[in-house]
Amino acid sequence: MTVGEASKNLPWVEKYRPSKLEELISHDDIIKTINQFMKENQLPHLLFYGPPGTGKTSTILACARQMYTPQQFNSMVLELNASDDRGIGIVRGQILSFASTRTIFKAGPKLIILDEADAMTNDAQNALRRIIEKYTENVRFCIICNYLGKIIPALQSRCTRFRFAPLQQSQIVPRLKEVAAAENVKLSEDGIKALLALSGGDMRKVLNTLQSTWLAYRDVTEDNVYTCVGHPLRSDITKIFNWLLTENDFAVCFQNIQDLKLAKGLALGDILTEVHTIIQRVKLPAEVLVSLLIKMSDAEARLASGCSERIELAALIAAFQIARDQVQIGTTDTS
Ligand SMILES: Nc1ncnc2c1ncn2[C@@H]1O[C@H](COP(=O)(O)OP(=O)(O)OP(=O)(O)O)[C@@H](O)[C@H]1O
Repeated sequence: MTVGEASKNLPWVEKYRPSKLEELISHDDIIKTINQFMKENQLPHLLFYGPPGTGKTSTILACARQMYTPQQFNSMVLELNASDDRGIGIVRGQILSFASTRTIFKAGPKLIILDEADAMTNDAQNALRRIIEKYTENVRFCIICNYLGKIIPALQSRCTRFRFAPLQQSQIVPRLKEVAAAENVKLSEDGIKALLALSGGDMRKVLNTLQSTWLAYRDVTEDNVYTCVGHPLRSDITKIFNWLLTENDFAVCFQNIQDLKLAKGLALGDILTEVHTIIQRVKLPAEVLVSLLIKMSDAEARLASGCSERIELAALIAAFQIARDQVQIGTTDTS
């Protein structure tokens, strides 16, 4: 990773964006295959899909840098992303005119990168399939999206598909430590664990959370990471869980959790996710656990569709009270 003076003030996700294929920390098979395509001058149209922050854009930009010199880059590569118009107009205008003109600077095809292509309208995608076929000699397309299902089958069949899976912890940790060392960040082991737990394999999220925590607190520890993103601390979840399991008075339990939520700015969705993780550690009869989990997932679905947090919190407490009526659960050490 080479980091120049000009990139000093960049967000770390951009400052440490891999500029060469070798710098990517994951998806070795995909990178090997694409390298082979480029070596043999046989690059097909590409379709990269998978969750955010897994290196799709970085991979194609690194390929482009490998194929073209910095002087050629602007005339040979057209990159369109979500901030550009996604309708049929851009396909008939900018894309068609870029694809249909040849450049005198370099032999070989140009490259059109359509980032976040799942935001393109169906009409635009339909218009694109003709252009892809007609100008294949002139141009290669790289279509990038999160949801493959939003790309029409006709486009899918014209491209070679690669799925970018979420990054594994063993891939993230060395890069995370490298960035932390380069930026002189004090990063504790539990801080690393918290970053990994929050990221879900999204390297962008890891680096963004690292930088925000560092800016806010300097020391990147578990508590600082969770507090920075407003995620419940382990100690908060233990408290909430114990209230749910042992507080007999519904109103007191509701008030305790509500006060903690307000004091720490916690979201009920995050509380549900964490309670869901630790509930697995409590020994409960299968039918009680199943009915509790179903009620929790119903509450989560209602929250996602915009229902009131207060009412869903009451529903969560009610679900636990019913479960406790069915069986005596008792307090648990969840640390
Ligand atoms: N495989 C990887 N190797 C190294 N860094 C990575 C990798 N994947 C992601 N990153 C880091 O995360 C940032 C975002 O990656 P990138 O833009 O390539 O993700 P993406 O898969 O295209 O995401 P989205 O679907 O949201 O556009 C990069 O700037 C880089 O710092």
